[in-house]
Amino acid sequence: MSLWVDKYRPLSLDKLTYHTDLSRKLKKLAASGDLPHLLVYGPSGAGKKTRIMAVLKEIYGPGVEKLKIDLRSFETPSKRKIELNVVTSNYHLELNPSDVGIYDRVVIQDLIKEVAQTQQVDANAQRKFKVVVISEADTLSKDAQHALRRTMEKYMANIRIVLCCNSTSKIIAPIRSRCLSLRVAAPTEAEISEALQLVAKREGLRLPEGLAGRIAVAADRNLRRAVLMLETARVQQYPFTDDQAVPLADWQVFIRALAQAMIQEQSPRRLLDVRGQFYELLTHCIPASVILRTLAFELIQHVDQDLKPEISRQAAFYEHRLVVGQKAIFHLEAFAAKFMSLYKRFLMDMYA
Ligand SMILES: Nc1ncnc2c1ncn2[C@@H]1O[C@H](COP(=O)(O)OP(=O)(O)OP(=O)(O)O)[C@@H](O)[C@H]1O
Repeated sequence: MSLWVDKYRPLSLDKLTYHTDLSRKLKKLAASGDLPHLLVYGPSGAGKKTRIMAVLKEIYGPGVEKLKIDLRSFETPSKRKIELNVVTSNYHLELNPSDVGIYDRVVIQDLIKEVAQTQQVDANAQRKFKVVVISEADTLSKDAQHALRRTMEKYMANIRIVLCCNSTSKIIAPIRSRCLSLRVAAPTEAEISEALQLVAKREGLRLPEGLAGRIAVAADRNLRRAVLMLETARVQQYPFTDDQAVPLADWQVFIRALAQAMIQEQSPRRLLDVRGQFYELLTHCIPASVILRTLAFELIQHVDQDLKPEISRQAAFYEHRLVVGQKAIFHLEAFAAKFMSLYKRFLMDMYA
C-alpha cells in the first residue's frame, strides 16, 4: 500500500493540475524529440520531480516508469570503495549526490561517462540519448560541478542532464548557462485546495472546502506536505468536519517545543540542548532552511512587539548564511545563540 502522495502523483503532462503554461511549454519541448540540458528549480513540494518524470514519459513512453534500483560501487582516488543506490529505467537514471558527500566528483564523472559510453540498450528506442536526473543538485560540491560541466560538453551527443534543486544560487554559472532553466513555483493555496479535492475524490471521500483551505494554509504552499496532512486527517477522523483540527507533522510539533525551550531559558546549557535537537531534526532530513524559518516564526509569535523586527532580520541573515555556507548546524546554532542573547538582554532591560 502506498501513501497518497505516491498513489495520486500525476504521471503525464496532461494530468498536471497547475502551472498549465509550464506544462504546455514542456510538451512542446518534448514533442521536438530532443531535449536541452535542464535546470529545474523551485521550493520543496512544488512538483519538480513530478514534472520531470512527466516530461520523460512524454519522450520515452511508459517504459520510464519501470524502475529498478542498482547498487553501484565507485573507487575514490585514495582507493576507498563507496557505494550509491541509483534508480534506473532503460532510458534514464536518477541519483542523489548528497548520499556520497565529499566523493561526489568521482561519482558524477564515472557514472556519467559510463552511461554516455554504453549505447542505448533498447534497439527500438526512438531517442539516442539517455537522461541523467540529478536530485538536490545544489548540494553538489564545486569540484563535482566543474566535472559535470566538462562531461556535459563532451557527451552532449548521447546524454542529457536534468538538474533538480531548490535554488540556483549554488549552481556554478557555466552550468547555468548550458541549461534551460525552468522555475516550478510553489502552488498557491487555491491550487493546493484543488489538488486536495482531486485526491479526496479519487479516494471517494467528501472533503469540506473549509478543511481543504486550512490544510492548504498550514502546508505552507508545499503540496507534498498538504497531501500527507490530508491522509493523516483521514486517519484521525472521518467523516471530515469543516472545523476539524489540522494535523501538524511531528517535526513541526518538535520545533514548537524547541522555540518554547528557548523562550523559557537562555543559558549555555540550554543552547547545548537546542544544538542536540537541531541535530535530531537534521538527521531526520528536515532541511536546515525549513528548520530556521519555522523556528523563527514560532519565536516571533511569542516575543514582544519591539523585538520582532530584529528577530526577523537575524533569521534572514542566518538563512542567507545557510545558503552560502557549508555546515548547516553552525548557522542554526548561531541563530539560536543570537536569539537567546537578544531575548535575555530585552528581559534584563525591561526589569532593570
Ligand atoms: N501538478 C500536480 N497536480 C497534482 N499533484 C501534484 C502535482 N505536482 C506534484 N503533485 C504532488 O505533489 C507531491 C510533491 O511533488 P514532487 O515530489 O514532484 O515535488 P518536488 O518539487 O520534486 O519536491 P522536493 O524538492 O521536496 O523533492 C507529489 O507527491 C505529487 O503527488
